[in-house]
Amino acid sequence: MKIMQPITVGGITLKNRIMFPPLTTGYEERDGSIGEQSRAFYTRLAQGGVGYIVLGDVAPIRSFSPTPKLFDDSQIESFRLLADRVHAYGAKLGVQIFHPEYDCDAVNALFAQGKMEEVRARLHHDMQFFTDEVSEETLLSIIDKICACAQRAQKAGVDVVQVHGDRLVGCLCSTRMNHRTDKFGGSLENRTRFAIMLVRALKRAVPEMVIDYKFAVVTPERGKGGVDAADAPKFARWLEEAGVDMLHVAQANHTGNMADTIPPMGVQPYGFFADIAGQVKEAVSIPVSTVGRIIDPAMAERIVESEKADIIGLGRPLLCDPDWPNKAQSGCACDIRRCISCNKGCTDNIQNRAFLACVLNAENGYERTRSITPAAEKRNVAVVGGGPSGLEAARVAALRGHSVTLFERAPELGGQLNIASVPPRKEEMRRAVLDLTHAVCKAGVTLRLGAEVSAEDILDTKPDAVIVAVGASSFAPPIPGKNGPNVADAWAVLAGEQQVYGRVAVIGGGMVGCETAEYLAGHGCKVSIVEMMDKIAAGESTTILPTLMENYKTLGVEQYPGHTVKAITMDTLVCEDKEGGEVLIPCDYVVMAVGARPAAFDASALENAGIPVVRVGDCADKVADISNAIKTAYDAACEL
Ligand SMILES: Cc1cc2nc3c(=O)[nH]c(=O)nc-3n(C[C@H](O)[C@H](O)[C@H](O)COP(=O)(O)O)c2cc1C
Ligand code: SF4
Repeated sequence: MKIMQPITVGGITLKNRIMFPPLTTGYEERDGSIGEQSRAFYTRLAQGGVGYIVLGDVAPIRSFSPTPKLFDDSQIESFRLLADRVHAYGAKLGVQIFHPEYDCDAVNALFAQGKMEEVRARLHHDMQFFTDEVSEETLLSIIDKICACAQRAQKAGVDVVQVHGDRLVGCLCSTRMNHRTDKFGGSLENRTRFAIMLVRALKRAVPEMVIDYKFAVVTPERGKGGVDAADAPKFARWLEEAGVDMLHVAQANHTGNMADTIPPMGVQPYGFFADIAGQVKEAVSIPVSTVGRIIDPAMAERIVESEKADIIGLGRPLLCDPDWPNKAQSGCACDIRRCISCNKGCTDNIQNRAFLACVLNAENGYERTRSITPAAEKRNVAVVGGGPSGLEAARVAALRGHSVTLFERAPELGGQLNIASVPPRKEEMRRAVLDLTHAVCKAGVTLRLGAEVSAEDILDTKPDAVIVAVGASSFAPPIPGKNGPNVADAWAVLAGEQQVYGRVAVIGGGMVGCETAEYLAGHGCKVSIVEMMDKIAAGESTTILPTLMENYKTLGVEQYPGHTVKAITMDTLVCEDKEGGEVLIPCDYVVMAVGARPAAFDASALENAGIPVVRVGDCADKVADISNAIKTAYDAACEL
């Protein structure tokens, strides 16, 4: 495959064309240095065969951002340890150096004086105006700091310095963010002046290092912090002339909507930036990488084959499966656990100040403590339930060498994932079902589908241990009228077991309710959604929420947050608003989406026989999410 062939960039050779693009991970230490969690993560990536790894958002200054920092010589050693680790697997290491859009020195001075109100005000002001207000003197000092940071990276043995062409550099390049009238504003030449000055300065400061440039492009539809698509080829040529060795072509951000750069499933097509990368590539002779929703090796290969890019960036796909490159190399692409672009365990975690932990890969973020090792004693293991939790438990137990039988009462595997893949934009969830199913088959799990089993039935199979993963079932609170023929259940509606029409009131503004409302509205129903709490879709990813709300608007979904349902009649949902006023919502059907409870499985026959039984996923303590389903299953199987 072409993607597995080496490529020379500047003075170095990448062993293949797979790149881990810059991603803020949340793994670094509080002072920004690289600790064990970071090292374990990047080492695992390198073990998986990636050719080039970029450390995202490395700050050359003491900043407020929770990102890696390399502003002091004392931090060099931690980066050196990392470089040594990834080099041991033949991968090259880059640091993406960025400067935030605020005056770090001014903010730090206020912070040191304990003036927190002023710190907040300054940050708020600068995010809007720093690009326009930053003085030339400060810009020159920022170049010096970035160059000093690059020199520290070089001392640490880092191979590549990537200029972050979004953030401050991109804002200066941008027609949308830069309103200056001096030599850094106005024409394309003026707006890109700082970027070119920075590249030239880096070339002088670290002449032996390879210079990569995150080439952030603003499209008519999306992004702010970068160069306009129409100017991209010209600017790319200027960067090449200034000494840049490679370009990392990506969607510009800076709109406050992370979905621009990190689109969730169904919001942007696969490989959505490949064509723009191709246009840039035509303008230059240096290697070009691209990134964004490139899921599997066939797609990556197609992009390289068609000369739209030389190198393929895989961000979320490598979180989901760090062995992606090795599997592609060994002709086992079908074994790759493919990212579903849900953004839950990565982007949402970073937004919530947590660290990256892919919902489908229990080891991601926990590389030091989680790994699948052979079991000391091979045992017969029964797994009850073929949803994500049961599948993961069966997969891990079988990979450890146990003899595993999985029982599922439905004729197909996947459990709730099959329902979750029905609402608009969610069909990509099917990949998780397909990949888990493939994984258990490949691991040699015996499947017993299509028959409900009791503890006694399982006892007859003489198991040494049983993992119960029977999931959850939806429930309806005691609302008068809930048993009427006009009341349906959201899960049953999404599963196609119940049909509704006309005016539909959905009770419950959590994720299931919101998605069911969107699904029904898309199928021609006139939908209202009622939620007791103040916010509809409170748990939804900020990368998905704007699309959901836009669709509600287009489809005319009416929202009733802060409304408590009092009764259901044959043609009305009776609610009470916050002030105690009665609100009547006319409807032909009511769909319940108020929550789920752990499903029951009576394991007493097994327990009485002294067989260890462990419950995982939704049926354990409380109903949670897919991340919990996968992680609890993985851990239980590792403890057998
Ligand atoms: C959690 C997360 C953090 C990110 N942090 C950065 C960053 O620090 N710098 C950057 O330039 N891009 C960042 N990105 C964008 C990625 O580099 C990449 O462009 C994006 O994830 C799309 O690629 P993918 O579909 O392969 O994940 C981040 C993406 C994710 C998911
Ligand atoms: S959490 Fe979702 S989007 Fe993020 S890497 Fe995992 S599967 Fe992909």
